[in-house]
Amino acid sequence: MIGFRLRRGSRVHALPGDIRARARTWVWLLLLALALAASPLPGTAADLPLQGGWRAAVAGEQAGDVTRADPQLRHFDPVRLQTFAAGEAGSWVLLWPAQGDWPAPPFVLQARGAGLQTLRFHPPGGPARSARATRVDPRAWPGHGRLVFPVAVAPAPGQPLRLHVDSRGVIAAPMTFAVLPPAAYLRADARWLAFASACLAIMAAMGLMALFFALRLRDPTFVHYAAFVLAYALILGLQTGYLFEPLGWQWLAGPLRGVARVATAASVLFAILFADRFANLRRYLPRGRRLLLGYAALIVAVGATGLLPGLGALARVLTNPLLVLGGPLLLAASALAAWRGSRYARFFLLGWTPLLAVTVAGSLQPYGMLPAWTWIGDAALAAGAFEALVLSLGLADRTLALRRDRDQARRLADLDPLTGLYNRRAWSERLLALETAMRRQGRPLSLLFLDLDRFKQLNDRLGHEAGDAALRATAGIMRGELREQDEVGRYGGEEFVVALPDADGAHALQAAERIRRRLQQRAGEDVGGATPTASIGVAMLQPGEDLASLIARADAAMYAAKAAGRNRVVLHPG
Ligand SMILES: Nc1nc2c(ncn2[C@@H]2O[C@H](COP(=O)(O)OP(=O)(O)OP(=O)(O)O)[C@@H](O)[C@H]2O)c(=O)[nH]1
Repeated sequence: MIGFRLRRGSRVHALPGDIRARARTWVWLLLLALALAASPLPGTAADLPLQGGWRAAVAGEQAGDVTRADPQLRHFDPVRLQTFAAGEAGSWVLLWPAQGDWPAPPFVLQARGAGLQTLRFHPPGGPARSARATRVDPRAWPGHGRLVFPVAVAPAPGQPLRLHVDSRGVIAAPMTFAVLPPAAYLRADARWLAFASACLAIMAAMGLMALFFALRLRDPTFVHYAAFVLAYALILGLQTGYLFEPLGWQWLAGPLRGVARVATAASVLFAILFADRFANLRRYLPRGRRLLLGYAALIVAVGATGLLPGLGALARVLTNPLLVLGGPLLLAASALAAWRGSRYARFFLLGWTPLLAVTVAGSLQPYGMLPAWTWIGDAALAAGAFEALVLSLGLADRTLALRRDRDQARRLADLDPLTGLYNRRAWSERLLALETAMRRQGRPLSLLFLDLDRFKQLNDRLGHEAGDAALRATAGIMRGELREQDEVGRYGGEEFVVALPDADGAHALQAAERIRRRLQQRAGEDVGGATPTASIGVAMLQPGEDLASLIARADAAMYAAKAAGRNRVVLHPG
C-alpha cells in the first residue's frame, strides 16, 4: 500500500514502475521466442536413421563412380542442415542406413530446403530422375515444400542411395534428407500442405482485405500494408515452392529471380512506408523517420540504377545489403517509437520481431550456422501469418480509434457547448432531413420558435452566469417536455427552435404550451427572478412551402406573442 501511494504520489517513482512493466512484457516475449527456438523437431519417428557423405563431382563422372569408401567423402548428419556448394560439376550426396540395412521397399527419399537447386536421383537399377522446385519430374512424387523420389527397389546391402546436387547459378541452400515409408511421407506432406496453405491464405486474405479497405477508406496506410503483405506472401510462395507445387504457376520459373528481387525490395519498401504512417513516426520519431524514408528512397534509387545499361551488377551488389539492413533498422525505429508511447509501434514490433528473427536465422543457415534449426523454413510461414494477423488487428484497432475520434469531433461540432442542444447548423441539417422524410410520406411537420422574455434584463441584473444557467435550465425543460423524435436546437442567443415531425399545428401548440407553462411555473417558484418566461411562435409546414418560409412564419408568430404581452404561445395561421 505504501509503495503504491508513493508511486502514485510521485512522478519520479512512476517512471521505474512503467519501465518495469514494459520490461516484463519483453522478457515474456523473449522467453516465448526462446521456448519456440528450443522446442524439439516435430515427429520424425517414422524416419529411417541415416548417415550421409558428400563430395564435389568431377565432370563426366558417373553415379556409380562414387562409393562409401571414397576417401574424399565428407560425412554429415542428414537430419541437420547441410550445404553442398562445390564447383561447376555439382556434388555427389550418398545416404545409407545408420544401422542395419535398407527397409523393404517401397519407401520415399525426401530432401527439404533445396531451394532452386536441381537434384538428380540415381535409383538402383533404374534411370536417373531429376527434380527442382520449379520443375518436378512427372515420374517423381509431388513434394510440397520438398523434393521427393519414390524408391521401388532397395539398394543392395551396404550400398548407398546416390543423389547429384546442382547448385550452379542459384543459392546453395542447406538441405536435410529423410527416408520414410510412403504412408508416413504422405501424412507429413498433407500436414505441411495444410499448414503452408493456411499461412499463405491468411497472408493473402489479410492483404486483399487491406486492399479493399484502401479503396473504401482512401487511406494509404492500407495500400502500403497490402503491398507489403502480398509481396511477403509472394516471397514465401517462391521460397517454399508452393507457387509451383501445388499452385502450378510454372510461368513464374522464367522471371523467377527478377520477381524475387522485386518482391523483396517491395516488401522492405512498403514495410517502411507502412510503419511510418501506422506507428505515427512523424510524431514519435521525427528524425528517425527522415532516416528511414531516406533509406526507402535509396532502395528505390539503387533498384532504378539496375535498369540502366551496364549498372545492373553494381545495383545487385548494393541491393542485398540494403535490404538485409532494412529489417533491423525498421525494428529499431519501431522499438524506439513504442518506447516513446506509440501504441501502433507496439503492434508493429510484436508482428515484426518473430518475422525478422526467423529471416535473420534463415539467412545465416546457408553459411553453415544453426544447422539443427531445420524448422526455420516453416517458421517463416508461421511468422508471416502471425505478422499479417497482428498488423491487421492493429489496423482494425487504429481504424476504430480514428473513427471514434472523428465521430466525437463531429458530435462536438454539432452541439452547442452551453446547452448540449444542436447548434443552428446541425439543427438545420436535421430539419432538412425531417422535411424530406415527412413530405415523402405525406406526414405533417411543425416548428416552434422560442425566445426567452426580457433576458437582457436578467443578464444585466444577475450577471452572465445566471443568464447561462437560465439557458441551460430552459434547454432541460424543453427536452423534458418533448418527444424523443423532436429535434431541439439553440438558434442563437436566447432563441430556441424545435422541429416536430408527425405534429400538426394543434399538436405543436400543445407542446409549446407545455413548455411555456413549465417555464412559468419555475419562474413563479423562483424568488430571485433568475428564471425567465418564454414567448413561443408555432407554424406548421404547408404544402409547397419551403423551410425558410416556415422558419420565418414561426419567428413572426413568436414576435406576435412578444407583442401581445410575452409569456404566451401564438400559432401562425399559415
Ligand atoms: N448569459 C448569456 N446571455 C446571452 C447569451 N447569448 C445572448 N445573450 C444575451 O441575450 C440578450 C438578448 O436580449 P434581447 O435580444 O435584447 O431580448 P430580451 O432582453 O430577451 O427581450 P425580449 O426578447 O424582447 O423579451 C442579450 O443581452 C445577449 O447578451 C448567452 O450565451 N449567455
